[in-house]
Order: sequence, then C-alpha cells, then structure tokens
Amino acid sequence: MRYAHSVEAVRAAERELMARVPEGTLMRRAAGGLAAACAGMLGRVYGRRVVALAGSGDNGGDALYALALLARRGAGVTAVLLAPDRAHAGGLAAVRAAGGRVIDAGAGGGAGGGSDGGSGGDAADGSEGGAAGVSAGDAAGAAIARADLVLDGIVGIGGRGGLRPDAVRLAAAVRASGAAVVAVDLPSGVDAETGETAGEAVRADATVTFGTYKPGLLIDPAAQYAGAPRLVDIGIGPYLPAPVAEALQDADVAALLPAPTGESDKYRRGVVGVVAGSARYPGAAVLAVSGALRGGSGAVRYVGSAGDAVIARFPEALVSAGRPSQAGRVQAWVAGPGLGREEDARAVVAEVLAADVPVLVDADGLAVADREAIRARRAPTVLTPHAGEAAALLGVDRADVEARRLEHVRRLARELDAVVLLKGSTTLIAAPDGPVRINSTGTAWLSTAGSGDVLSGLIGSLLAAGLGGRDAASVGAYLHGLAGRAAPVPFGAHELADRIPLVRPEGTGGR
Ligand SMILES: NC(=O)C1=CN([C@@H]2O[C@H](COP(=O)(O)OP(=O)(O)OC[C@H]3O[C@@H](n4cnc5c(N)ncnc54)[C@H](OP(=O)(O)O)[C@@H]3O)[C@@H](O)[C@H]2O)[C@@H](O)CC1
Ligand SMILES: [K+]
Repeated sequence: MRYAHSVEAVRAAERELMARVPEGTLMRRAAGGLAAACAGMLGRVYGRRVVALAGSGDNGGDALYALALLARRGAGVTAVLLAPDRAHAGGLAAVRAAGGRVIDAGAGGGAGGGSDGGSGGDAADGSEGGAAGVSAGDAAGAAIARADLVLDGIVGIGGRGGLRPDAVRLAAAVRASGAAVVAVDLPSGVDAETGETAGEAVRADATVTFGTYKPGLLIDPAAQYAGAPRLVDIGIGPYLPAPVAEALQDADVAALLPAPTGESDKYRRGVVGVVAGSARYPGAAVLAVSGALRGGSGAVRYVGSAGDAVIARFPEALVSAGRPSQAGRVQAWVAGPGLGREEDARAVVAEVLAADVPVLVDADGLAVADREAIRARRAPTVLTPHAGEAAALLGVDRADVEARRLEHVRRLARELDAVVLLKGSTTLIAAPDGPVRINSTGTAWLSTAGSGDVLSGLIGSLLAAGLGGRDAASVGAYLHGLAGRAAPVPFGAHELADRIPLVRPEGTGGR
C-alpha cells in the first residue's frame, strides 16, 4: 500500500522526530536517498552532468546536498540558484566543497555569468544554450541544455501557487533539454494536498518523496507530472497519524481478491444480480454481466428487458424479466447501467435499495435513486458516479467537482453515507470515514462508452464474494484499469472484461 499524508501531518511528524535526533539528520537522510535514486537512474555517475535547480527553502537544500554527493562520485555538477542570497547555506557550502559550479538562475552572459565558478564542475560555456525560451547567453539554460539529469529542488511542500516567472523559464528549458528529471519531494508547481496545478509545473520522470507520499503525488493532474514516485524513509513513520489517502498495490489486491477453494460452490463465490439495460440500451446489460462474470462470481442473475441479448452472449447467465425481489437468491445487486430514467427504473432501483445485501448503483440508477433510501441502508452501498453525476448529486457545477475531486468525493460519501467511487483519470474511492483510496492503474483509453458498465459488474461480483464496499470498489477499479492497459488500443468496452483474468496479480488464480 502507498500511504499519503497531509503537509500538516508531515510537518508535525518532522518536528517530533527532529526533537530527538541531531540537527540536520532528516535532510541528510533525504539527500542520501535522493542521491542514491539519481545514481540508480544514471547507471554510471562518473562523468555525467547533473544540474540542481535550487529554490530558497529546504527543498532546495535537499537538492544541493544530493548534488554534492553526486559530485563526490565524479559527476560534473551545477547548482542553479533561484534566490542566490537565500539559498540553503549548508547545501550550498557542500556543493562548493565538492567542487560544484554555482550559478544564478537570473544571470545571463554565458560562462562566468554565475555567482561562482567552481573548479570541478561542468563548465558549460553558455554559447551552447538554445533551449526553447532560454536565451543563448543564459548560463543556466546552457547548463540545463547539456545536462544528463536535472534535480528539481525549486519548491516542495512549502510551495504556494504556481511557479514564479524565473522557475517557469527553467521548467521550459528542462522540458526542451531531454535530460532526465527527478523531482525532489514533489514536482515544483503542483499542490501537495490536492494534485492541482496552478499554471506551469515541472514534468519529472521520477519523484523522490520523503517520509510518506503526499496526496497530490498520486492524484491527477499532478500525478502525471510526478512520473514514477519513490519513497525515501527518513524515520518519521512512527510520528505520522492515519493517512488521508492510500493507493493499493499488487500485493494488496492479491491479498483481497477472493479465489475459489475446494469447498466453493456458486453461493460461496457469490451470486450477483444485475438490473441494467433497456430496450434502448440492451448493450449496457451485456457489458455489466460481462464484468460480473469475469470478476469471479459464482453466477449472475440478470433481471430486466434485455435478457435475450444477455443470454445470446452469455448462456451461463440466469435471466428473468420479472422484479428483482422475485429473481431468487442474490448476494449483491448492481443497478443502473443503461436502465433509463422512467418510472419503472425508479421502482426497480427502489426495490434493489430495499434489499438487505450489498448494492452498487451506477449511471441512470444514480439519477433515479432516492437519497433517503440510500442513507437508510445498512448493507454496503457503492455509488459509482463520473464527475457530472457526482455534481448532480451534490448540487454543484461539474467544473467544481473536476477541480477539487478529493474534496467532493469525500463530501458525497459523507452526505449519502455510502462508498463513492468517483471516476476519472485517477479514480477516487471514499467511504464516509477513513482514507480515500486512489486508483492509479487507469488509462485514458478507458474513457469509452460502456467501460463503466463493465466496472459496475466487476465491483458487484466482488461485493457478492464478500468484500466490503471500499475494498470491492478499489480492487474493481484496480483490475479494470489494468485490463484497460492490457487491451490493444483503441478498444471497445466489450473487449475489457476478457482481459480481467489476465491482469489478476500472481497467486490469485485459485485451484
Ligand atoms: N518536512 C520534512 O519532514 C522534511 C522536509 N524536507 C524538505 O523540505 C521541504 C520543505 O521545505 P520548506 O518548508 O523550506 O519549503 P520549500 O518547499 O522548500 O519551499 C519554501 C520556499 O519556497 C518559496 N516558495 C514558495 N512558493 C513558491 C513558488 N510557487 N515558487 C517559487 N518559490 C516558492 C518560499 O520563499 P518565499 O515565498 O519567501 O520567496 C520558501 O522559501 C520538503 O518539501 C522537503 O524537500 C527534507 O529536507 C527532510 C524532512
Ligand atoms: K521540487
């Protein structure tokens, strides 16, 4: 599991630990882990050109100390200071002592234009600049253009708002240079708490973060700027409270995924009821049933008017055209995909919500479900809106939901006392309490018609197998995302379900 904590929690834990260890210990640990990660990315350190962009805070300090460590291993290093008179004194001294070159981000004028010309550094001669947005005489631009690796230490958890003009210029030069980019703690310009970006942000290939993940590192759009996130343990773990967010990894999914055993029968594996599709949208029924079958359920009971379409594709499905309450034993219901919003849809959703088994409500089901009926339920309830559906349920604009997804998914879960899965490029799953689960396995190719219908059936099968709402929704989103990655692109939603068995983590195949 990847756990994420708020900036406030990180700061408090840091204070607790700092009171117990010698001064500078945390930054030394951070910089050591950062330098090791950089060395790993470079493969060979000796002779490589490394540039650190260092802002005025401790994030810049981390970058400078790491740069000094890389210089000691033979890299040609250049520190680019955004605020030369306020740069981290210890970090700067370390770079100088290691023979690094130090230049001022604002200085033009080519070689010697820096605030200091170190001896062992990579003496870029300024004339080789030429990265977009950077004048040829710009010493910083020239160093960046020639770098193998750039460390982004402009700003970390102390950052407020978007990048400032100097930093914007450097970020553009970095993007144009082709150097590998490692963000220190966070890509500069992204919001640590929410994953929002205000204007420009640094695009990294990897982010080395300290102590714990920050929510913004795992949530889009920031997650797309962070590249591969890595965690360096600096010892604050024992002082951190419960996380605000977490992201399942393969091992977590493997531990949660049910698999049949020798004693299994269809009811132990779980029977899913699907109330979906209509004369107008029979395909939604077929897709939801496909997800339910491939999710591992023991049997699927389909109830509705698209039974012929379902049976034509899945002869193993048990279909009926009656009412959900007369369908026979069901251990979880999926209600809503392609159901329409007529009076009849309202009635069948109400009937499903009244059942004392787990229920997932999606799509049209969300539009016709009675809020009080949702709130009154005692068995697990999972709602799977996209941003527009969540906005309608909350009575806010869709743009508000999209801009602050974390806040809105939490609010909806609390208001409706249910597990809410908010679809998006990073899908978020919130229960009324506890950490928000972030799913990072998705791909933009999944935004295709019917993809959500497959997801609802898949989650329904996990609910029927006995997983709780939060686990069923997050494991379902995880597998659905991987299935999207495994399918040749572009794909139609009908191709998704067949990929689910292929992406189950190792060891979950059952016997
Ligand atoms: N906590 C921990 O456990 C540990 C933390 N560690 C490290 O410390 C980092 C936090 O350090 P921090 O508190 O000094 O803040 P930081 O992110 O460097 O930025 C603040 C400075 O940036 C400036 N600034 C603000 N906004 C800006 C913008 N948009 N664009 C440009 N500049 C902007 C602002 O200056 P001002 O506004 O005064 O100009 C201020 O001086 C953390 O991310 C991690 O790397 C590790 O060493 C080990 C343990
Ligand atoms: K940074």
